[in-house]
Amino acid sequence: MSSIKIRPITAEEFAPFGELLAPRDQPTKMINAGRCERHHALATVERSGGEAIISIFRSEPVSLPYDCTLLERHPLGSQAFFPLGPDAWLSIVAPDDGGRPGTALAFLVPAGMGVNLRAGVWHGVLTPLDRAADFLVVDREGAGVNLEEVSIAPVTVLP
Ligand SMILES: NC(=O)N[C@@H](O)C(=O)O
Ligand code: NI
Repeated sequence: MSSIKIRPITAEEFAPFGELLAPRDQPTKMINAGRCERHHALATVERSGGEAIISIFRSEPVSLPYDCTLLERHPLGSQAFFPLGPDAWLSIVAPDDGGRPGTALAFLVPAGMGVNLRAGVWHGVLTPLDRAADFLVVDREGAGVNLEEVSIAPVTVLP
């Protein structure tokens, strides 16, 4: 059984898999008579046909060490997760290696930050840490098979 250590997420390290969803250092523009910062277009919703939909995932947590045995991807659309609560959470992704996941990476996503997984990116299913949590999820619904799951040899995610 292999293991990986959780690491703090950075835009650079996450760039091959998607974008971070958090206010930038500076707003794109001020709106609403100057009362509101617009941090514009942090990511785009990718979809091959179908519709972009908005859902809430109310998920049970996992705890570290966590054995990841399943990865999945959505070839027809991106999938964005934004935590609605106050906790940091775990995002597991992996590069593609000839149609199967390569070596997984585990990121600690701080409270108040989401991620947008680009279409076709291998990832673990939603993993709040230690406490159940609600997430706003933006992804794609429509014709076609948009969920590919693979079982992997257990990868233990360590603190
Ligand atoms: N299957 C589903 O709706 N959720 C997963 O895609 C996930 O990434 O959690
Ligand atoms: Ni998914």
